[in-house]
Amino acid sequence: MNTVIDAHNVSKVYNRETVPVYAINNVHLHIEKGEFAALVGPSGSGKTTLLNLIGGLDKPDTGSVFINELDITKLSANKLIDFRLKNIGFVFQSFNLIPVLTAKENVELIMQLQGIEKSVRDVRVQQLFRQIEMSDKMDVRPAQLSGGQQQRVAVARALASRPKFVLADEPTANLDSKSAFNLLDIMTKLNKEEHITFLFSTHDQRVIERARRIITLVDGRIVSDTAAVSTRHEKADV
Ligand SMILES: Nc1ncnc2c1ncn2[C@@H]1O[C@H](COP(=O)(O)OP(=O)(O)OP(=O)(O)O)[C@@H](O)[C@H]1O
Repeated sequence: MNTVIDAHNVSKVYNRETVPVYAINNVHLHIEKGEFAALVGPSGSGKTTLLNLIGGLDKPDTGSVFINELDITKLSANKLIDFRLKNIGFVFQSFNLIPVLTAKENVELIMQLQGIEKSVRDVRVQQLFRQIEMSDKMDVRPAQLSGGQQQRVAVARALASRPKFVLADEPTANLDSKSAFNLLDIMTKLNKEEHITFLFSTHDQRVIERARRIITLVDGRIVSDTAAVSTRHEKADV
């Protein structure tokens, strides 16, 4: 087993001084390399909070988050920024591309920040755009792309730094069915062929059907954690 994420006894309480909200309540979660796991649950159940804690965007009040055995809750703010940049890919509901940069520049930026040299960046960017099937759109700005295309660029950006895993918060929430399926096809392919580990939150039944593992949160607690039987995956495995 190769544990990538180990959230250990993690809790997050908001409004501790007034009316406390236990957004995450004593959660234990292990994610192994190569998983394609969905975090589901009603609105307000804590999905975004848990992803933010695992991604080091927020700190838990109690508990630890180990990424490849390193407890990221113990890192200083600067070290955490550097760690995130090198190890975790993020995909958000609202794409979050930088509007003045082209699609290629958006994907390349993270590699520039990492000091990766241009020739290496160029090869990686070409490869990523082939994988998201958008080699013809590299020089286009986000405003000229559809929502689905923007989200595919966001996936390429998340993968640019070869992260240990990708966290995606409601990645299909703003997409029509066709774009959502297309995005899922690409994510599934990246998972199967490149062994990219994905943990994504969703309300979207289309996404849940593609997951291999479904983790259900209710009121900040994991109430079920099951291996899914996905026909699409079975077919893709043949
Ligand atoms: N910054 C905050 N301050 C106070 N309470 C918060 C804050 N962020 C989240 N909460 C509360 O924590 C709980 C969990 O919220 P969270 O956004 O993680 O849920 P979610 O499952 O992602 O919801 P949704 O599916 O609607 O996005 C909710 O009760 C929410 O109101």
